[in-house]
Amino acid sequence: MALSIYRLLFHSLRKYPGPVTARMSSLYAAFYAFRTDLHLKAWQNHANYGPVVRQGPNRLVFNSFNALRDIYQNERITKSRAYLVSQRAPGAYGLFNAIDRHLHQKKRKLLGPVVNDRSIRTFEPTMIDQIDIFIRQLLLSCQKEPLAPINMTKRFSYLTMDIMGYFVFGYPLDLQTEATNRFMIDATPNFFLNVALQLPVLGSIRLSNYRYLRVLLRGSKYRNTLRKMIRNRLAEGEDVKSSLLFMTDSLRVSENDDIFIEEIRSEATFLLSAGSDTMSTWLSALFFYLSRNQECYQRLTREIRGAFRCASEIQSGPRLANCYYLRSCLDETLRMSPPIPGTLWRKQVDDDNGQAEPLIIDGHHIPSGTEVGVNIYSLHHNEEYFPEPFTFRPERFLADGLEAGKVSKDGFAPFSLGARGCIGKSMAYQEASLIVAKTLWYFDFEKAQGSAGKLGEVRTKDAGSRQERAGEYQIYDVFGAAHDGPCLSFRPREDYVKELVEGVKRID
Ligand code: HEM
Repeated sequence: MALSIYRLLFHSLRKYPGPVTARMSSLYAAFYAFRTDLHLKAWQNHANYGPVVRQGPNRLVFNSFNALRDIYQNERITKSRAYLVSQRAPGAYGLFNAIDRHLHQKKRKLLGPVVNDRSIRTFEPTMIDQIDIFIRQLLLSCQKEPLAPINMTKRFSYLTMDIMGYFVFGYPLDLQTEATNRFMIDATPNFFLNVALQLPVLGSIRLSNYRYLRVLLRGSKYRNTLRKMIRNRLAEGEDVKSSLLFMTDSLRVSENDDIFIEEIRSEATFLLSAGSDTMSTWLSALFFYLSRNQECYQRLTREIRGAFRCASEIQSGPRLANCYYLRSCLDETLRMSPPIPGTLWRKQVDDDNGQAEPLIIDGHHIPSGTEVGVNIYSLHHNEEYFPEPFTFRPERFLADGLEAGKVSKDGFAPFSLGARGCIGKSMAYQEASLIVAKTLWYFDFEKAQGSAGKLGEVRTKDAGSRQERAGEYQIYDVFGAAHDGPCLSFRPREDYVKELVEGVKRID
C-alpha cells in the first residue's frame, strides 16, 4: 500500500500520465500480456493519455519517431534486464538476451556471415525447393476438394519453419508433408516470455534458470528434436562445427559435444522462432488483406504476372526487385499487423563509475533507472504518420505516396532499428517476396465461403476493438504474434500448374 502511494505521488515519474493501476504496479501490463492484447491496450492508452504513457511504475512508453530514434539508435541504451528471463543458466547469454553491449556486438559479428547477402543467395535454391513444396501442397488440396477452405496460418507456419530448419541446421523438418514434427510450432513459450517481460523483477530472479520450468515450457519432444538436429549437423564434420560457433556462449567450440549441444540449444530455439513465427504472421496477414482488398489484389497480380515469363524466372534479381507494388504490399502489411507488435524495453547503461548521464528522449529528461520503449503497433497506427491507419493502402509506401507524406517512412519500424534491430531483415524480404510471387503466379484465391472465411477477422468483443479495426487481421500479442486464418479458397491457373503436377506429395 505504502509502495503504491509512493509510486503514485512521490516517484520521479509521477508527472507522466497513465492508468492508475499501471502507475502503481507492473501487474497491469502483465495482466494484458496474459490476455494477449497488450498491444491494443498500449494503443488505447496513447489515445487516452497522449504520446508518453507510464505503463509501469518504472516504465514509459512513447509514440513518436523521435523517440524511436532516441531510444533504439542510442549507444547509451541497452536492453532491459527483463530480457534475462529468457536466460537458461547463470552467465549463459544468447544474442537475444546479451544485455552487455560488448558481448552482444561479439555475438552479432559471429552471426553476420550466416545471414549476409552472400549466404542468403547461396541458400536461395533450398528456399525455393521448400516454396515449391508449399505450392504443390496447395495444388493437392485443390485437387482433393475444389475451393476447399485452406487455413493459411497453418500452411505458412509449416513452410517458414521448414525453411528455417534448413537454414540453421540443414535439417529436413518436413512439417509441410509430415505431421511428426508439427509440435515445433507451439507459441506457448512465447506467451509466457511476454508476460514475464512485463515484470522486470523476474529479470533478477531469472525464472528460466529452473530446468524443470524450461522443460515444461518447451516440452521434451521439442528439446529432443532440437538435439537431433544439432547432432545431425555436427556429424557433418569440423567445418560445420565451426559454423555453429556463433551460437555458443563462450564464443569457442567446446571439446565435448554434449556441452556444445547444450550451448547452442537455446540460441537455436530463438533463431528458429525468430525466423519463422514472424514470417508466418507477415504472410498470413498479407493474404488476409489481399483477400479483402480487391483492387490491391488485382494490381499485385498484374504486376507479378507481367514481370516474369515463366515460373523459373521467379528468383531474386532485378525483375523481383522491380516489383514495387509487391514491396509496398509487404510493407503495408508489416505496418498494420507488425509480427512483433509490442514494446521492446530498453534502459540506459551506467558508465564505468556506475553513473548515468542525463538521458533525453523526444525532449523529455528521463530519470535514471527508467525503462523506455516505443510500442510498434501504436506507432504504426499513429495518425500523424499514417493517415487512416486502419485502412490497408499499400500506395502510401510507393515513391509518390512517400513524397506526399515522407514522415510515414520514419515511423515504420517493424524490424526495430539500431544495433539490436533484426539481423534477418534482407532474408525476410527475399523469402516473403518469393512466396507471394510464386503463389500468385500459380493460383487465384479469394476469401473462403461461409463461417470459415471469417477466421482471422477482428472479434468485436476483443479489448480495444473499435469500428475502425473492422478490416484488420487479428493478431494476439505474445512477444511475437499468435494468429489463426485466414481461410482462403484457391483456383489453380490450369496452364501454369501443369509443370507442378508431377511429384505432388501427400499431406496428412
Ligand atoms: C517479418 C519478419 C521479421 C520481423 C518483423 C522481425 C523483427 C525483429 C525485431 C523487432 C527484432 C528486435 C527484437 C528485440 O529487440 O528484442 C528482431 C531481432 C532479430 N531477428 Fe528478426 N524479424 C523478422 C525475421 C527474421 C528472420 C527471417 C531472421 C533470421 C534469419 C531473424 C532473426 C533475428 C535475430 C537473430 C534477431 C536478434 C538480433 C540481435 O539481438 O542482435 N528475424 N527481429
